[in-house]
Amino acid sequence: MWRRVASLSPLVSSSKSRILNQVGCGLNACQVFTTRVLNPAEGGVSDRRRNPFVTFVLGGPGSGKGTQCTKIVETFGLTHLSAGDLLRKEISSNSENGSMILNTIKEGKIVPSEVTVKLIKKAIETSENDRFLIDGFPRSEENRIAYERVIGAEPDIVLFFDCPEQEMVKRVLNRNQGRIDDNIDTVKERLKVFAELNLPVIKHYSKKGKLYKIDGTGSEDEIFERVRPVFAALR
Ligand SMILES: Nc1ncnc2c1ncn2[C@@H]1O[C@H](COP(=O)(O)OP(=O)(O)O)[C@@H](O)[C@H]1O
Ligand SMILES: O=c1ccn([C@@H]2O[C@H](COP(=O)(O)OP(=O)(O)O)[C@@H](O)[C@H]2O)c(=O)[nH]1
Ligand SMILES: [Mg+2]
Repeated sequence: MWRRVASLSPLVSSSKSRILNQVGCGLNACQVFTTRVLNPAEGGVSDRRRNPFVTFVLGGPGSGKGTQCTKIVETFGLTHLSAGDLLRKEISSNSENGSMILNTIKEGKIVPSEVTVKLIKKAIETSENDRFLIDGFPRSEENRIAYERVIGAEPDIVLFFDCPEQEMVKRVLNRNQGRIDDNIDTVKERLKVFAELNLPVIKHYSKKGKLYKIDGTGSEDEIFERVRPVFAALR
């Protein structure tokens, strides 16, 4: 099991994006995070996985969450759970929520918490690993509260890839993965939703001392060198 209390040196270089100014989360020299408290009334995850080490990976559309998660998995061996991928699998498996999820993604809105939290819980419970990157979730305070209630725990740490909007739009429009939401209209809506609903989650975890804000500009490798010390300090 990884350590849950760590003292880390400055990890993050700042960028001058609008988002950084809105969030106003300080780049503290030392981040301390605390042991999570399980909520027995809600049951949490099943016994075998009662106390997983969880990192939330947040950032706007195209900020590089998925790309950096792949690198973290390769180097540190966490299991990558992309909330977007879990939802897209629901669409392709023709589940009862498939068409609702498809329409929500097309519109750049947020799928109801109960649907997403259920998928994440199941993925944690069926994994052999006890360390997870939860990528692209929670996207709203409502998501966050539902997760913490159902799982019965807060995340251990939260990464936030801070990237200027113009760069995020460029990356999304060049993503080339055939995604229904990678178009200019949806990305504009997603940026609005990110600012209105996801930034409050980032602020919340900043106040709790759990946030690592990473400059999301530069090459993939340069960004990963900013991420590496976060996990290296936990081993
Ligand atoms: N540092 C980077 N510089 C340029 N392009 C990048 C960088 N990181 C990721 N990309 C590309 O940008 C697109 C969006 O990246 P992705 O990891 O899917 O972001 P997110 O999961 O945050 O939406 C992908 O096509 C990816 O290959
Ligand atoms: O917890 C989540 C994660 C994703 N989505 C939906 O799935 C889309 C794509 O999410 P993903 O994380 O795959 O996109 P990315 O930020 O990586 O471009 C989002 O715009 C939302 O419509 C959602 O509703 N809840
Ligand atoms: Mg992604």
